Amino acid sequence: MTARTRSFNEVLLSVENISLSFGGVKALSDISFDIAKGEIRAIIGPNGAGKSSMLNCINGFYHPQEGAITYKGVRRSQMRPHEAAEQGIARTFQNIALFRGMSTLDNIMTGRNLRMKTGLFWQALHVGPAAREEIEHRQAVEKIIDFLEIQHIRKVPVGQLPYGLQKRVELGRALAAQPELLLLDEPMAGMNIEEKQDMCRFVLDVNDEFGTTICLIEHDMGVVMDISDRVVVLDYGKKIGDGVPDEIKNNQAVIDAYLGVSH
Ligand SMILES: Nc1ncnc2c1ncn2[C@@H]1O[C@H](COP(=O)(O)OP(=O)(O)OP(=O)(O)O)[C@@H](O)[C@H]1O
Repeated sequence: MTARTRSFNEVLLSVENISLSFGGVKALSDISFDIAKGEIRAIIGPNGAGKSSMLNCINGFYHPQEGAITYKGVRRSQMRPHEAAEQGIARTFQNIALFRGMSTLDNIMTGRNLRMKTGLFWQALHVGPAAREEIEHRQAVEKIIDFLEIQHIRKVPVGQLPYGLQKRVELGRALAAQPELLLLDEPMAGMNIEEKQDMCRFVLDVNDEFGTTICLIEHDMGVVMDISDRVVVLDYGKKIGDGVPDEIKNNQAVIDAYLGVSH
């Protein structure tokens, strides 16, 4: 695979001068960057650089003390996770967060919750509008299952699945919400080469086929350079690089941070 050179002209989300501290620990210092509609944007950096904190600010888990985020033209200093979800931001987690005793199908179905319109009363009765709605949601979920090539495990409790497949189910659950912006926290962590190749293909296909904008944190530099349109680099909570993969590969501050030179 070669680095992608695509151009984008609409900003979907911009982060402006975000700072976030936990007590005396400054996790993010004055970070600004944007995510263009339709692109695959990577956030990289050594351990503890602030990458997960950044994703947590974007989807409202953390509220930065300074700065603002503009999403689809609306500027806000903070937002709650369910509001972010309602507005089309979905995410996966570094440590898989699935219901281990539930099947693949049911886990992905939970991703549809946001889109369910009928109340709990009707849902519990499984009749009327709820029954019709459930059929619609099932169809959407079945499409995702086909897309991710996980038909063979649709009934298997996810706790029994190998790690790589659990990650794929988690991606499926996030896709079930039909997000506009998908945040992936280390989607290939702990995977073998073959599983990584599969996951790369699915990330690229989600972007191509659904037009989903993707922002991912990833440690595997080969993967990052292959699939990302642009990369932002954090180190000790500061932004030290931002550009297309070729620029990042040749950025001396980035090279130093990874080699541990500057610290
Ligand atoms: N909830 C929290 N409470 C206190 N400190 C936190 C919290 N979350 C993150 N931190 C601190 O903020 C800094 C950045 O952490 P963060 O997890 O965002 O980095 P990261 O780049 O995602 O690291 P890794 O690659 O190891 O996952 C670290 O010093 C971390 O200890």
